[in-house]
Amino acid sequence: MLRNRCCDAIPFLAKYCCDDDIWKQINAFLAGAVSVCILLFCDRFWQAVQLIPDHLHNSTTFGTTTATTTNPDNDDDDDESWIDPWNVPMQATNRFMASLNIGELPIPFKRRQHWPWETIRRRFVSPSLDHNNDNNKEEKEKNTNGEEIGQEENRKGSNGNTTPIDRVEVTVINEPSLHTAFEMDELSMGSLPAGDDINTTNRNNNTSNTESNNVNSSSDTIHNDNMSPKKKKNALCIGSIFGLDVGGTLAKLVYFEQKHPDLDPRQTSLRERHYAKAASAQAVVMARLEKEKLLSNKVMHQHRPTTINKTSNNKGSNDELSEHDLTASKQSQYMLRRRSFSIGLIGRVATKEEETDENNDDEEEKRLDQEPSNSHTNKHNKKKDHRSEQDLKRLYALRQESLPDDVRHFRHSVDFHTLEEDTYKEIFESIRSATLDNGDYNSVDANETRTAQDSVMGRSKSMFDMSNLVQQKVEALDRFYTFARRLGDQDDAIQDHKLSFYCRELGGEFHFISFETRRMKNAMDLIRYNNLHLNIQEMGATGGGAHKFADIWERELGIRMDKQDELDSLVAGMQFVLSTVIGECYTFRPKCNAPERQVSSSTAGTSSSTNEKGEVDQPKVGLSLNESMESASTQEEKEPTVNNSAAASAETKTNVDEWWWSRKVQRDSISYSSSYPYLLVTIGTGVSVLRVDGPRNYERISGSTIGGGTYWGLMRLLTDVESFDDAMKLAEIGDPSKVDMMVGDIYGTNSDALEKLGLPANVVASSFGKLVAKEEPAEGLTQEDLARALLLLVTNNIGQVAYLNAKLSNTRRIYFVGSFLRHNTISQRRLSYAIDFWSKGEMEALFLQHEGYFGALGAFLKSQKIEKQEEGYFQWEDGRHMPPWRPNQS
Ligand SMILES: Nc1ncnc2c1ncn2[C@@H]1O[C@H](COP(=O)(O)OP(=O)(O)O)[C@@H](O)[C@H]1O
Ligand SMILES: CC(C)(COP(=O)(O)O)[C@@H](O)C(=O)NCCC(=O)O
Repeated sequence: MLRNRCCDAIPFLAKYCCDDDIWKQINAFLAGAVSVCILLFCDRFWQAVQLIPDHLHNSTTFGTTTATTTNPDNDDDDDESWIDPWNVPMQATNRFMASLNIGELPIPFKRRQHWPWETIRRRFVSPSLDHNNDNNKEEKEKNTNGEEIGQEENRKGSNGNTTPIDRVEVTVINEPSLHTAFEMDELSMGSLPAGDDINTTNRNNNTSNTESNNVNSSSDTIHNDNMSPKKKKNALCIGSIFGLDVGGTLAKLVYFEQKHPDLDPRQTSLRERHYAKAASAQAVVMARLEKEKLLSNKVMHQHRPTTINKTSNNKGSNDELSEHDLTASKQSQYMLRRRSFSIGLIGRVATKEEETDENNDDEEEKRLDQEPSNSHTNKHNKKKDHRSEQDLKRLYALRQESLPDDVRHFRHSVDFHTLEEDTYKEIFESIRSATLDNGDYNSVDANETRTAQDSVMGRSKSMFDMSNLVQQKVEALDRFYTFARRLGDQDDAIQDHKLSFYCRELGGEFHFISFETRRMKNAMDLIRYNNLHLNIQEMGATGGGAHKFADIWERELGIRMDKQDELDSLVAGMQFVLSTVIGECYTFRPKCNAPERQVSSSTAGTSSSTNEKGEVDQPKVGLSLNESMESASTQEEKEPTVNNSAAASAETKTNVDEWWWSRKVQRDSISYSSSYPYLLVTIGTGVSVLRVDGPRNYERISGSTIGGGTYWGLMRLLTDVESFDDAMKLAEIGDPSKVDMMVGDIYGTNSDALEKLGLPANVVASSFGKLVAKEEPAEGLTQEDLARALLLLVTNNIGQVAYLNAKLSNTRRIYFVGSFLRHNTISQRRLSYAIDFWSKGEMEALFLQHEGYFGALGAFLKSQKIEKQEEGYFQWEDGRHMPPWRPNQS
């Protein structure tokens, strides 16, 4: 039946198709439909463009960014834009994010979709599969890499061809109408921007120093009326709080936040609170001493004639005070008032012991109550004294818990002796209101030594130049701090909260953030999106990226990179931290029940020894791998309940390896001359080896191309992990013996030849070598196994390079730093073990908590000209603000 109907329809269709009119109608209909589609598409597109946040279309609050989507070459029109019109969905996200708050990265990154090694193999087997979406995406990702920044970006057209889009660019211009009153003043007067004190001083002094010349010229440029308004820059600068280190893999940002935990009870850190309490205790001690002194004076003066009769004759002799008494009394009252102020300021926290004490106190008070006494006042005074005694004891005890960052500064820092109470209050108030310049420091006796607080304030002022622009700067800083706090929540940037530390000498806290260098474009977008660039003219920067990205940062953000040498910064940053942060340095040692190191006569990296039974023991080398040990290690980590006897029995069977070397111990600092020379091995993308002979005396003696970049690059290729931390988690549970070829795999386990070779069967002969002989290399392997084997491959190689260089340079200490070691205890333990083993206990591998941030910190210090002058002491290069601290200074 269907067939009959079709047969009927054909002549019908044939008849109409031949009819010209109808054919024309069909054509017209189709043309209409296509036009409607195009219109619809345009409408959608326009709607999407409307989603771009208003402030990106128009000038922003500070009147410096304009952003719409037109021809960048049109100079008359300030509609230049950094917004990619083809990325409209991203703008929609931006709008949403902007409404949320500042600090969001504009582009969420998608997960890669390939299965590990199979992708590579599939590619090899079937090239056609290569053109899948994932690969396109990866290509696209590559385009967001630093190399492509500022270059023409590619986008996919509807036909799938890659077509270039117009280059988009942002420029920073001044729009007077939108300037704050202050900025207008500054600009109209043609005065210099209020940057750092240092810059100002340099300008004033007109020094011949190249850096200051740069500053001069750049400042002049900024205010040259003849220059293009696009080059003009906002006068406010908070760049002096940053240090940036842009390496091959990671960009590290350090920023400094001024804080006064001694004085501000609202500070959150426990340690800071303790410290503040201890300061209070100091005040109490002093009050007590003064009081006692006064009392003894009084007693003395009761027995000698007074020179001034303070009161009329009807007053008792006790009330007759000498001039000296009056001064002492005044001082004592002042001390007591100060004491109550400091106690009030700090508040009291009752601990368990205190509670017990309090019970005792109650008893004591009851006893006092019961004590027969003639005068009620007397009793009351005794009670008061007793309480005060207790207060003193409690507060003073806190001193033990409240070690400052640098113990040597403790005494000095808590000494309020030279500050008048009013001054002290003013300081406190001034900190509270974040207006640091209203304290009347001049009221402090000019002849008296300035206290630590005083010095800190002076120094801080010089860093932030709070004397002018206070409000604007505080606002700009606040905006940045809010941004930075939110940044830590992002996937793409990591704020290492745990690494923040307080530096008493500089009066503030350092914070640390890192993000991947390949996300640089996003980081820049983020900075611009949050308008942070408006208040940053210049920042200290180091690493290869400080050179590579300098132009684009200046062009697109208007931020100049004050370039600092990479290795100088590294060493400066490291030495600063070592002399500032207690507990920075650590190493790994064998567990307490681990076997003794067994010294072998064989060459480094290959050794064996015999156990009590005369059998060849487990390998004793950093390169060794032992299945039972490794599995025990895994077990131990997975099952922390493993009992000691099991571990002890494992001890006799397993080798000494990083599993045993799992006891983390704190090591001392190197800020003493006796610790030079030392070897500094920085494991970044690549590896640099430095011999450090003194504070500013070092030489790069070697390096290796097998570094953190090798590990992370290969991990991205071989596994699905998206983050370095995930890579570490995989490695923790992997079994490398499935991947590495052991000596026994080549010789067989019982060969006589092994003895002559001096190698036990279970030493690694070749990293990843086991895959050579397998029919299907990937069979039976997990990503975890690959992760672990790869990690050990890279670590062992670095360990050997380090050891050999330490031997050549005759250095005993080897400091391993760099972000490769971040959360990477496997490598740290392996290095600790291997260095100890190869050097027969002569050398020690050392690690530092802030491993990856020394370059950035050094860049900050160097750009701010904070130099190490004496051991453990830093000050501005020109020594203007802080008098050197002397151990015997009271
Ligand atoms: N979040 C991370 N993302 C990428 N790599 C990381 C991360 N954390 C640590 N690493 C490791 O740190 C290495 C980079 O170390 P880093 O000291 O920052 O060197 P660079 O200055 O060359 O970037 C990476 O190659 C990788 O091995
Ligand atoms: C070139 C580098 C100094 C750059 O530092 P990084 O970004 O890796 O921290 C470093 O990668 C390196 O020292 N590479 C090893 C080069 C060599 O000695 O062969």
